[in-house]
Amino acid sequence: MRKIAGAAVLTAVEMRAAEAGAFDRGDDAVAMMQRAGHACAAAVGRLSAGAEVLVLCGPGNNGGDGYVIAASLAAAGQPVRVAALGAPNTDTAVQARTGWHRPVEALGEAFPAPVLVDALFGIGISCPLDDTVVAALSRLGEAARLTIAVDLPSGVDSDSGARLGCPAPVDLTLALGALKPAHLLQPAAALCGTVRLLDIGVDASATAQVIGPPTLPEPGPQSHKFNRGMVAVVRGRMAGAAELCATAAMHAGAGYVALLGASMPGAPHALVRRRLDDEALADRRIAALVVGPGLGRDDDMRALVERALASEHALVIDGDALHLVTPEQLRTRGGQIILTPHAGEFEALFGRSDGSKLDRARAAANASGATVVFKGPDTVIAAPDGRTRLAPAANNWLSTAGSGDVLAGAIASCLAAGLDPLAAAAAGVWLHGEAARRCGAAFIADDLARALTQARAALT
Ligand SMILES: NC(=O)C1=CN([C@@H]2O[C@H](COP(=O)(O)OP(=O)(O)OC[C@H]3O[C@@H](n4cnc5c(N)ncnc54)[C@H](OP(=O)(O)O)[C@@H]3O)[C@@H](O)[C@H]2O)[C@H](O)CC1
Ligand SMILES: [K+]
Repeated sequence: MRKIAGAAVLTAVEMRAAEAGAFDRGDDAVAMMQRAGHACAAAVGRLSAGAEVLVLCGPGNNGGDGYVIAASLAAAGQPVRVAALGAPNTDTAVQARTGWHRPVEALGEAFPAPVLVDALFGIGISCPLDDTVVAALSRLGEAARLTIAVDLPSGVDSDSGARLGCPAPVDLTLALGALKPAHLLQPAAALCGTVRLLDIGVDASATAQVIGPPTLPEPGPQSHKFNRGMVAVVRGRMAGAAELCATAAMHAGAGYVALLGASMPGAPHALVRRRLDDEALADRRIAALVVGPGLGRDDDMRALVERALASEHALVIDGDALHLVTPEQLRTRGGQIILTPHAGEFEALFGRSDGSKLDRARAAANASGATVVFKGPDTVIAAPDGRTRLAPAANNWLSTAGSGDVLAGAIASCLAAGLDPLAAAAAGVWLHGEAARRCGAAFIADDLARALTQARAALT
């Protein structure tokens, strides 16, 4: 079992193509299922510590994995039972079923066990769970002290993370071969518990990956405040948000941060205050310019956004500024642009659509030519070239005022350090999540900004 940082994320179609590629190279489905089942059984055996295991087997290959798991546990002397939802209906699953030589209980009548393994459905679920299946999963899950899902908790859409019926939460999800978007997208991600990846010999390279600890440049003897990366933050109607953003950029590692516009007392002494004029905006030392936090949406602020777009700086466009631009305008402007919308700002800028958060972020990046950080309890980062990064669920206490201002500052700091927009956005999201983890509970955005120093130090 390995942690998911940096792991590839494949849709169901991509996963099946990767498996087909393995078969074309001489692998076969039975051997792959044996590897998958034995890898799961090793994890289940360790975690169950001799307690009885009940494996729920569905009709497809997820169920086939379940039969291999049960047979492997039985061969190791582990107490194990199987309950099934119908007979296996794929050749591979039928083959796996022959390896289980003990009785198979009907799902609806199965007795509970301390450890429950959900091998009912994986990436092939095609419609909402039947109420009888929901009832059985709920009854058996509540009676178990440990619940483990094979590949995915049954009842989630692998590509979008949507619920299909009323899926039950599990303690651990064993992702097979690659992660799927549902392991990272809500509401499915919240049902998966801890996610661990098991290698089943499939070459799972993909354009989508989970973010991990970034590699950021370290200051050296030749460093000075400007070549470490200068960030400028445009102050709008509400100075506090801009100052929070600027403070975050400093704690995330920027060598020089300027607040363009009048500031309030109480901002860190290290923050450079400058008048917001054409000379300041034209400063060629600026490596990243942030516009949006606390901006306001009146015509004067719209004109200010126009001035920022007219500069040649790398831009982070956040908050109110996202209501004052259009995708076409951004695509025409070109250059390095990172957008950081939450759901409401995303819809205002790119409109509504029914696709998955992954698809919507990719379409937005394509339409705007910008790197889009589609924020939320599940953050998706999409670059215009199709590369995508997904963030594991972060601390729920991030749902606090100013959290987005801090993220914009962290991203700007990484952009100013010289990372390309996708890497800078992913690094900023990682620092933001790591700072929140270190803050623990009930923190405010000011604490979060300061904690970026410890998060950044963790990378040295
Ligand atoms: N080589 C491989 O494919 C490997 C797959 N692995 C594991 O297999 C699953 C994917 O298996 P698949 O058979 O494609 O799909 P599922 O097992 O998830 O389920 C599909 C079957 O379930 C039926 N179904 C779908 N939705 C429902 C529902 N709501 N209620 C009842 N039955 C449902 C479906 O019937 P259809 O009529 O829709 O076809 C199928 O019979 C993958 O997740 C891995 O766990 C191995 O790990 C690696 C090799
Ligand atoms: K499952």
